Amino acid sequence: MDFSLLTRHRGLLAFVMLVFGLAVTLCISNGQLKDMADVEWLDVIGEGSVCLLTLCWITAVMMSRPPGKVTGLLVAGLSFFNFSALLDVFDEFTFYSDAVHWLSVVESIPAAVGMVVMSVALYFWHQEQLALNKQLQRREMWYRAHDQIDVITQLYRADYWRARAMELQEQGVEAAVVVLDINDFSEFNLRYGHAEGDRFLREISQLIVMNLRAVDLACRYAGDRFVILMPEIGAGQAEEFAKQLECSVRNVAFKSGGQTTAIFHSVRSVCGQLQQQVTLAEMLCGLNRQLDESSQQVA
Ligand SMILES: Nc1nc2c(ncn2[C@@H]2O[C@H](COP(=O)(O)OP(=O)(O)OP(=O)(O)O)[C@@H](O)[C@H]2O)c(=O)[nH]1
Repeated sequence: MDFSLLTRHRGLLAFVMLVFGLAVTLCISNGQLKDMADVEWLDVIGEGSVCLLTLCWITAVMMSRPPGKVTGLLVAGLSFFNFSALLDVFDEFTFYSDAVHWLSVVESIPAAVGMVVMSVALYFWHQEQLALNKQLQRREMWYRAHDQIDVITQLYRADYWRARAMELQEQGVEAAVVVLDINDFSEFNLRYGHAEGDRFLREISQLIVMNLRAVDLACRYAGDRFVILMPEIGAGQAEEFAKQLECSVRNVAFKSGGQTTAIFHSVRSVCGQLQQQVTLAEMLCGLNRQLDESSQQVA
């Protein structure tokens, strides 16, 4: 877990602590300690867990989301909820004199306000998700599994791609497969360094995604090799697409470090078609072999 992400939310952290401090101060300054024999420990455990879990949720939200409207509302709502939860826990250890009895009467109101704020947050979260879905459409293809994303390219890994391709194959959907390999990438790494190689892989991945239709799916197959699944298109169209993609990559003027000199690089590709009679593994093996054989012919 990366707790350093919390530092992006200094304002929200201060707000959470303020609400927490306010609840504790109100209880301590107005309550009188109960006799320990009167404490209902089962209630303490139940209400204490709610309080602790709410704090865990607040931490999880701040660690997983960038600052913004949705994050702010979620944290604010949870903080209000936590305010009530804290009063509830303190209630088990203290009682209030008649003068401050209002405290136990109003203790659930912040929780209700918190739920309303969180409902508003969920509405905006939904809107945000719709926008993100549009952005991710060409990477996810109706299914999400964040643990299968390649860290360097931010594309899905081969296993994810295989599972989606097998689904199409089982459904008998016509689909083209394009495999793409960067030419002389080991040389690129040697010349500009591994970190620049990683950056180049990332840029190429973005370019591939940019060239796809919304229904296509690109994945990092291995090393400098990518595989693309294109439902409902024939071999001719896939070859046309592959040529366009090769052309796009050839025209990318990559800049290494602070240099202004452009580095132009190339890729090569082969295309195939999903077939019921040929297994996916056999087809990929054939396409990879073709790519390896074509390696010598590339200048
Ligand atoms: N920077 C970087 N390099 C990688 C990564 N994965 C694999 N590589 C490198 O990619 C290179 C692939 O080498 P080869 O399979 O010989 O491919 P190539 O040099 O492009 O040769 P051809 O495909 O025949 O043109 C190797 O040097 C690997 O070290 C990665 O994640 N980051």
